[in-house]
Amino acid sequence: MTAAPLEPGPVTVRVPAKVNLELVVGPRREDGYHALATVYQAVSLYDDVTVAPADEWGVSVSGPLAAGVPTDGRNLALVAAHLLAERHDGDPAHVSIRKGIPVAGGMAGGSADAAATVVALDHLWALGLDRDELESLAAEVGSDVPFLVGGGTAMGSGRGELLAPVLARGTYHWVFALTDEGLSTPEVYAECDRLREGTDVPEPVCTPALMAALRSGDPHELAAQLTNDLEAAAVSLRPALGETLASGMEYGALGGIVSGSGPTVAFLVEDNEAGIDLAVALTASGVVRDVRRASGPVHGAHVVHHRTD
Ligand SMILES: C[C@@](CO)(OP(=O)(O)O)[C@H](O)COP(=O)(O)OP(=O)(O)OC[C@H]1O[C@@H](n2ccc(N)nc2=O)[C@H](O)[C@@H]1O
Ligand SMILES: Nc1ncnc2c1ncn2[C@@H]1O[C@H](COP(=O)(O)OP(=O)(O)O)[C@@H](O)[C@H]1O
Repeated sequence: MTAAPLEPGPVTVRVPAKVNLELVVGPRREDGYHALATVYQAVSLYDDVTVAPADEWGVSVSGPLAAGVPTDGRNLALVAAHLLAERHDGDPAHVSIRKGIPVAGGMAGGSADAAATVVALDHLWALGLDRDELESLAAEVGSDVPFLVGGGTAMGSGRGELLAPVLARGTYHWVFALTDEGLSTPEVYAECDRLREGTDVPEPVCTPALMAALRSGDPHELAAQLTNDLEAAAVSLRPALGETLASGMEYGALGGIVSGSGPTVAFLVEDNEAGIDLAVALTASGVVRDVRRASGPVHGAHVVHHRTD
């Protein structure tokens, strides 16, 4: 008797969140996007994305941070899956997302799920795509998506999708202050334009001092270089963020910035212990509803489980 051919089993990919250590927003381009110079760091808050063969396409979302995530074709995981299936003639799959990354928080959670789905389906369908192919497909889904494929610390240019490696030493410890209600990325960019109306916006470049700080591995040096051109816009739309930033610094953070388009606020701390102290102080103060501790850099989307029986 010959054994039946093995059915490909579910594949689970773990994918991190990101914080922008520097986000320089240049002029608005003709296509509506802004030219960026940014340094991304992947941090240890994760979504787990599982793809499994199914009769029809679908997506489900679970976990403590699942509220507000679309479970239809607007979910970026499905957008990415359909794109890959179209290009490579892939069969339908169900995508299950367990969310540990804040939603609409400026930490690229949706982009992370898209990156994870591309990596998972590449594995499930045994396509063997290389890193460049994965990243260029990812860029079609969103500007942040290619970075989440590889993770680590990297520079982003163009609209954020063109990546170059950055030499970063050491591990950095972060405390993230979460907010109940997210901010919309296009609205924050529009507010940034409004605040800068009438000013001459130069082409964006990353600061050499930030690169030097990352090479030093010293969190004090990095803290002094954290900048985000979207911060003023996020605070303008959500003034309470100003209070959160001030509280974190008062309770001992080395540096604090709004993460990407916000409203999550990222605090850099000296070490793991300082992170615990700051998380406790922020929670006890009542200024912040919820906090998460994390470290970075960490790897991008990677397979953690593949059942083949
Ligand atoms: C702000 C950043 C910083 O890393 O991250 P988040 O805070 O969203 O995580 C990114 O630029 C977000 O990237 P991503 O979320 O992938 O955005 P996309 O889907 O490509 O674009 C969504 C919308 O954001 C605006 N957008 C995005 C990127 C860019 N360089 N210029 C823009 O003006 C445009 O209005 C665009 O229609
Ligand atoms: N898989 C997903 N996870 C989270 N949000 C998603 C996802 N797919 C689509 N979205 C939509 O994208 C919006 C932005 O979400 P997210 O990527 O988490 O935030 P940000 O762009 O601020 O980093 C959400 O409000 C939600 O409507």
